[in-house]
Amino acid sequence: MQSLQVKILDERMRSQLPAYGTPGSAGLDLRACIDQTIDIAPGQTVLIPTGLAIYVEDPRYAAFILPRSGLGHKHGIVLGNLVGLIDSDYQGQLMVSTWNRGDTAFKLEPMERLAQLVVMPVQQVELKVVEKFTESSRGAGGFGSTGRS
Ligand SMILES: O=c1ccn([C@H]2C[C@H](O)[C@@H](COP(=O)(O)OP(=O)(O)OP(=O)(O)O)O2)c(=O)[nH]1
Ligand SMILES: [Mg+2]
Repeated sequence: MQSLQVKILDERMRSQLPAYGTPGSAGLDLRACIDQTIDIAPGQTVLIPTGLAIYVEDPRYAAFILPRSGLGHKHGIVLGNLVGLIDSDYQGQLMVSTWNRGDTAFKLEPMERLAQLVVMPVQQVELKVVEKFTESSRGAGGFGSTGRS
């Protein structure tokens, strides 16, 4: 397994660093590093600190913040930016844009597992301007062009 540099910005995190829940888990749960319960009203978005900073360093990787399915499906707690992209050169605190898309208020408790962090390979590309593409079978067809969408 590869290692990832992490800085503890809030001492409460030292004893509860994110960990994979099962051997096959893809995500590390991020906690709400807050001092008191926060009431998130329906439709409200709040920026929640995690108490952690990571430094991916290698530009061939990035980290992504994704919602937890239980919170998202049952309580409407998802991400204000839908997906959080953590650049390999970012060294600041991991922040979770927390959006209550539901219709009831949500009480976010201190240190509650709020979202998850997934590290994935990414490819930086050099843009090469062309006048024509080599023809593909799809061409420019999209948005349901192959049938009902
Ligand atoms: O959910 C998120 C999304 C981003 N970030 C941090 C890490 C990321 O590397 C940085 C910038 O994110 P992004 O590029 O998505 O935001 P931007 O609005 O384009 O800001 P910038 O101008 O700083 O790139 O903010 C978070 O902590 N949480
Ligand atoms: Mg950016």
